[in-house]
Amino acid sequence: MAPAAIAAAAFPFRLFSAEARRDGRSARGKRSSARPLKYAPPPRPPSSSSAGGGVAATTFTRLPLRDAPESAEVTLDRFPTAPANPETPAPAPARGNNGVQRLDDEEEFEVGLGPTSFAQIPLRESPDGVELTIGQFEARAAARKGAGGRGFARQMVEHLHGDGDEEEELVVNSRDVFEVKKGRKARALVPEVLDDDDDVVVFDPDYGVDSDDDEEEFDMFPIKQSHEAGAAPRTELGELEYDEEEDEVVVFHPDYDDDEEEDDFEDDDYDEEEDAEEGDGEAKEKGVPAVMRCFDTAKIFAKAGDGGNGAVAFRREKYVPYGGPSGGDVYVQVDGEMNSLLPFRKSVHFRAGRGAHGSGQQQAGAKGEDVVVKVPPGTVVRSSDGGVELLELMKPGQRALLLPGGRGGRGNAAFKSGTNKVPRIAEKGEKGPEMWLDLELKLVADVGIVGAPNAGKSTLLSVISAAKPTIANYPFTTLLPNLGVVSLDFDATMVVADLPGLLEGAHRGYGLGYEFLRHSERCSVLVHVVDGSAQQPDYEFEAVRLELELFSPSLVDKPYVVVYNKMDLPEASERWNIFREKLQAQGIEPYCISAINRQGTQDVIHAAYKLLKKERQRIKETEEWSETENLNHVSDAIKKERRAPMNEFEIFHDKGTKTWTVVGGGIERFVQMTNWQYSDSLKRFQHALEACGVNRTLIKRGVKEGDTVIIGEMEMVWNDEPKSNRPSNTMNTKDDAVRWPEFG
Ligand SMILES: Nc1nc2c(ncn2[C@@H]2O[C@H](COP(=O)(O)OP(=O)(O)OP(=O)(O)O)[C@@H](O)[C@H]2O)c(=O)[nH]1
Ligand SMILES: [Mg+2]
Repeated sequence: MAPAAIAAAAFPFRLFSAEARRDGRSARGKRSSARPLKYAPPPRPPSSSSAGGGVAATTFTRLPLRDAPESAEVTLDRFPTAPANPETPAPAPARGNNGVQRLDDEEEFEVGLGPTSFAQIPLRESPDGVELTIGQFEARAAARKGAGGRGFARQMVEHLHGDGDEEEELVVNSRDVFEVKKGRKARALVPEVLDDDDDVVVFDPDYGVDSDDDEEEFDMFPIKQSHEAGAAPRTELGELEYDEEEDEVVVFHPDYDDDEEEDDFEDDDYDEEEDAEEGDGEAKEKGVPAVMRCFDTAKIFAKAGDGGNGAVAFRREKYVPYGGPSGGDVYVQVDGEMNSLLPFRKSVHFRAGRGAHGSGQQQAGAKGEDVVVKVPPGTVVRSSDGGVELLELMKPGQRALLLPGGRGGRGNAAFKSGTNKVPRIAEKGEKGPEMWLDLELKLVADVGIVGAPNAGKSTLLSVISAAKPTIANYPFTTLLPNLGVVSLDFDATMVVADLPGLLEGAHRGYGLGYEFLRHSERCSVLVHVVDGSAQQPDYEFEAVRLELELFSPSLVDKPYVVVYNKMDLPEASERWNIFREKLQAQGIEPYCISAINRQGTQDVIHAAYKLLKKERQRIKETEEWSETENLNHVSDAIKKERRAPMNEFEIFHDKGTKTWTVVGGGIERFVQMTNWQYSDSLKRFQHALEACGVNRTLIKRGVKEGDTVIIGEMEMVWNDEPKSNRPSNTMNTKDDAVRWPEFG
């Protein structure tokens, strides 16, 4: 229903641009702390002569939807084209230039982006022509070895919202899309250590930038996008100023590997390999492999699915509730196979599906699809907004319901009353909560290298991984644990920690051992290095074992490998047999190595990995039947907040703009779920404002004719109509009872 028609009803408010607010504002307007909505930048003329470089047409896209009939056919328009590239022969023919492409259900289409790239848009779901979810959209540069161009664009195209005849817009969700305010410089947050192969990670500039936060080593740089001759557009640090109001900038990974799939990232050793491949010595110099260097923290966005809208049924079918189902939930789950936050570099947004809308034909649509964010053991989850610690997830298999999906809106059947048998009212689905999250991986090495000081622990780590810890011929060289990623095979990796040397009495706090012991409690397997050149290697071995036991019996219960080191030294090799026999007598089969000469180290790695695999399996099995604690407190708190009574609100008055803002969880939720399409909604809204005291409070506080009143996404103009013109609520409330939403 048009806003004008609504406004005509007797009501103290003139509804003011409800439609505009609903569409525009909800997406772009008031940015609450957890609302980093991202849209594609506004359309630009398709660049037919993009030789000039600058912000190229290839760097953004906007896809207004022309029509979405029931057949789920979508027309996409205004695909920008890639710059003409005279130097490099196009590997594929141009596939359309600002072309209109059609997309049929279940089909993948290639939409023209120009000679060097294409987009794949698999259509996922098109329930009733009202909302469409379109799958991943990837624009890729065809691989051109030697030309310096790698894949350059990668975006997720997701929910397509629209209510019937309104103009629909495709929401392009890319983690690299962010907004800039008019006249403001685009800002990007990039890690301080910016290697050539680092991705430029761009966050929403409006969101949660806490410049005082010393812990996050981020610096802010402006962003410039440019072309290199003959190469795909690259993101570079520079300056870029947008003029349009709330423009957005899309920044692509400069170095995106176009063979990788967004959600299918398993090669944990990715960076290290790449470093090696490209001969990037820098990562090694920093002492920690790239995997650990950059990716022990991550920032992600999670949104639970919106509830489906309820529908109004006019026909006299029997008992069709027409309520919408609820939106999908967001879970966080510990995946024992993961050992870094690296995958979140490629995958930042986690959105649960929205509930299908109720409709005349289908009784109850499908609940929105849940989404599970998989994190490695040892992940601490904080809200980016305020840094509150929400979860500490240590054990594989742990699963927390983080964001509950929005409740489905009720259909008109739910509003039937004695006087109104076929009410023209239905609720909209409740919006799913959303938030940005900071993830931090606490040190959880799979394997801990333990041993007496100077035994050669750091040396061992340095030869089995890319880590370059300090090595020196004196005790307590290592002050903090060093981490290295050891890869045995393409899909077999483990994180190994070289821990500070352990001294007799460590369990009582001597030396540096205590800190290390705390860390080693989280390791699954221990590698115990014994200095073969020590006076009495077997005594040293026993002493260290004792320290472990005194600190925590769980440490000696961990599977371990004993490694006799420095076999290249004569005094060590001479005593090897004695040592070996002593241990064999205890049922232990030690390994001998010369770490410095890299002899025997592979056997140690394989032995440790074998134990690790067994241990992972064991943990997995025990997790399956062990009781899991309640980790759903975040979701519980959200649910509780949603149940806030409608009469708990505050009103803020801005004299300058003559604006009254009503703030309250219950009333805002009510507004959000009100579907203005239906005529009875207005009446119900009116009742609500009367009954919960908003009108009364406004009058008491002196609201004037023409003042603006804002509740949630709704903006209205106060209209001082004489009371008699309005239906008398006071008389009617009892029999024509207001039906409050059943929260929770
Ligand atoms: N000859 C010989 N020397 C070794 C070998 N492995 C390590 N070393 C030497 O032993 C000394 C100590 O090595 P590190 O790796 O620093 O020993 P660590 O166990 O990490 O020592 P802390 O960190 O102090 O506990 C260094 O001088 C190494 O060069 C080996 O296989 N043979
Ligand atoms: Mg050391």
